[in-house]
Amino acid sequence: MTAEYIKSVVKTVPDYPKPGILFRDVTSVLEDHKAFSSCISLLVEKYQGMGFTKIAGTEARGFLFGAPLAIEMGIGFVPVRKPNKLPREVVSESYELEYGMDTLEIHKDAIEPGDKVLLIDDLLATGGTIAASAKLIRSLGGEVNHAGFVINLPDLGGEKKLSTLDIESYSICEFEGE
Ligand SMILES: O=P(O)(O)OC[C@H]1O[C@H](OP(=O)(O)OP(=O)(O)O)[C@H](O)[C@@H]1O
Ligand SMILES: Nc1ncnc2[nH]cnc12
Repeated sequence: MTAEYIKSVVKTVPDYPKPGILFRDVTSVLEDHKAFSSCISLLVEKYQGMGFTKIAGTEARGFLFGAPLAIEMGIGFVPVRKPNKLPREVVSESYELEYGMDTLEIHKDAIEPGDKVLLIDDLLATGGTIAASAKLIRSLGGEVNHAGFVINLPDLGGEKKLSTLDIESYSICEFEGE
């Protein structure tokens, strides 16, 4: 019921940001306290007790779910940001999106070798964002084997791409064949 309710709250915007894209707008979930807090509770239920030492969330929408989850789970939050936003020394990785190319960066000293990092984002599409984030964290010696999302778009193949990288995905809801 909760996951169904969360899915019912997501608004769909056709042809944004480009013609042909069906944009699943998670801001409608943030606007609804019951839906937003249920997302965090479901993610806590899924991931509590698995030994994670940090949560990493990807700019921008990954911050909105990753940061409150980190507080609930009692661990630190590491932002993975778009280029030239982080002030300390960074590592960078470019990647492809459903609707373009982008680059992500993480502070070099934000991950310690042996950190067990949970990746969080609002939505899984092609998996490019999470694959790039995982590559950055792994290059710093962190372990990444799990990624959690509010929404999965299975037609775009993200879950399969991530499983080839040894990353298990969990999503609260899916939009398939729509
Ligand atoms: O699985 P993928 O194909 O990589 O796509 C998913 C990513 O795309 C969206 O972010 P976007 O890059 O649009 O940035 P934003 O959160 O700053 O709007 C979304 O929030 C995910 O991070
Ligand atoms: N269809 C989509 N809706 C919302 N965010 C996205 N990120 C990548 N594809 C998306």
